[in-house]
Amino acid sequence: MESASPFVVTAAQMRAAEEAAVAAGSDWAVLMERAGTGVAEAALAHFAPLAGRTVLALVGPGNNGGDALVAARHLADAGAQVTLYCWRRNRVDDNLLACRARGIREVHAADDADGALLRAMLAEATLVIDGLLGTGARPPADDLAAIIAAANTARAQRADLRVVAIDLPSGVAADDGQVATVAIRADLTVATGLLKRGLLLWPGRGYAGTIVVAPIGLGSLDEALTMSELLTATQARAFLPARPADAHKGVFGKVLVLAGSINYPGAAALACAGAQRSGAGLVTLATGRNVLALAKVPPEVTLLPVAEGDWGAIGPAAVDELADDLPRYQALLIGPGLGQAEATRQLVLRLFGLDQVRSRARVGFVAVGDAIAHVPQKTVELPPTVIDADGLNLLASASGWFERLSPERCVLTPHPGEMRRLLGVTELPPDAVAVATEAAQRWRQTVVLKGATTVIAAPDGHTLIHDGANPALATAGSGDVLAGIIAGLMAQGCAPFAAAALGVYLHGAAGAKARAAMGDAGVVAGDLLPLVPQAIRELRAG
Ligand SMILES: NC(=O)C1=CN([C@@H]2O[C@H](COP(=O)(O)OP(=O)(O)OC[C@H]3O[C@@H](n4cnc5c(N)ncnc54)[C@H](O)[C@@H]3O)[C@@H](O)[C@H]2O)[C@@H](O)CC1
Ligand SMILES: [K+]
Repeated sequence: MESASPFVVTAAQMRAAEEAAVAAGSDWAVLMERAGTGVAEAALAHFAPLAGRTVLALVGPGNNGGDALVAARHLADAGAQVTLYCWRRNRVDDNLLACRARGIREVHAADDADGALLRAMLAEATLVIDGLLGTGARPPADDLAAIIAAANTARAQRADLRVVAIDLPSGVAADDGQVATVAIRADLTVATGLLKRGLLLWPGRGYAGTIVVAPIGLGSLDEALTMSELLTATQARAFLPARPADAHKGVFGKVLVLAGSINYPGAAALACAGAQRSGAGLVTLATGRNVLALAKVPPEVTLLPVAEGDWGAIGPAAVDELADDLPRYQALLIGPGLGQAEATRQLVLRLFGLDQVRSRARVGFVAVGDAIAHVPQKTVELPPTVIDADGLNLLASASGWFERLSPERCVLTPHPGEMRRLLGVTELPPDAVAVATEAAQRWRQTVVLKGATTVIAAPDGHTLIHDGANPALATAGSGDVLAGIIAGLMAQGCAPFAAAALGVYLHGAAGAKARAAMGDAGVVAGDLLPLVPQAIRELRAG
């Protein structure tokens, strides 16, 4: 989805944007006129011809209903047979008068107690305009819930009935995308002015259908309103590292992948291949000697066998073996397939200097939850680092882990389960944007909170939201490929946030290609690898 404005706001931020526009000379009525006009234009663009067709506008009590009245008037002017179905819309304003002046039929839900009229009108409609609730919505109940359910039933029964939601599908919470009771199922959602966060978060995203933004003339926005954006091709393109024709492989950086265990040799191989396919000059895998024999790494990957602690699990002595080599790499990836053996936990803690720390909340001499506070090891200088999968799970076992990471050097790529462990909570709040933003600011690292919608959050509070739900990507190893791509981009000189955002975009683009070629089911992570260079080429070409 490319949109007029990529900014994504909460309901409160939207109100602030509107108030700022009004303070700068705009008029509420003009904003609403533009919003309703944009809805009508989008409906015509997507579902033409509407002349002579029957359009049913569901009109609620607030400004969302006001937008619907404006859209209804424009669609009537375009030749559609429009009917208004008003729910608790008792005031008569200019927009309603303008509809009446055109002879647009007006039915009030109060006169349709059993909903029979509504069902009859839905049975005849070609298009439903949902202007019941917008950013001011509380969870619909009773007669309002029944109206929404009737519209959903009609849409489910008739493939030729299309539903256009204004701003948000009614019933979807504007800030976190939750659907507490029922919500309109839309084919198209026309966000007025700016995208609302709940449109992009699940389950709300699943109700919205195609999303477009109708510009309403908000003018220049305050910085607080521009901190959260949709990740678009335009933005991803700006993060692409240069690819000079006269470059040698050293220019594109070396990645060290510290990954794999006896049960997960493939994760290490996929991560290495992801880094290669993102354009890194050289990829090296450091893993246990017994794991190396099993990991089917691409032939171009160089190998560094390191000490195992338990059999098939990398142990803490590997840190000493790697310490002298680490400065030669431009990026480190730790985590894919590491497993959670105690020896590997000690490896992770030693790598990040956490085995030298005692918890501030300790009792006695040894911190609960921390590793053994043993003899100090020499401090290891780490290159910019991606921490993924079990690297995150093991890190989470040490309290205050984030205080030992060099600020703004790392990308952490948790899925929700890993995020819960890192935060030490049993449940995450539904607003993934808030969760990722607060974590990135607190930890002072870039965070990629993965999901059907992935959030990339920077330590300075900026977030990019990737609208990339794709069931083909829900497959083992997909995250290993992503972590490899991000590390490969960091080795090529991308800053952590840029590498994370570009990596998520390219991974999503490769996934979209795999889905287009093979379908929703049966794509395996390895299928993504050859598609990553194609995604880079297409992004670069624009
Ligand atoms: N203010 C403006 O000029 C603009 C507003 N816009 C539109 O205005 C919308 C926001 O307007 P509002 O703040 O009026 O909010 P809504 O249009 O979402 O409606 C809020 C009204 O519905 C009632 N309500 C909400 N949930 C209910 C429930 N479950 N049961 C019963 N009553 C319920 C509230 O009490 C309130 O009266 C946006 O989503 C957008 O569509 C846009 O047109 C841009 C310009
Ligand atoms: K709506």
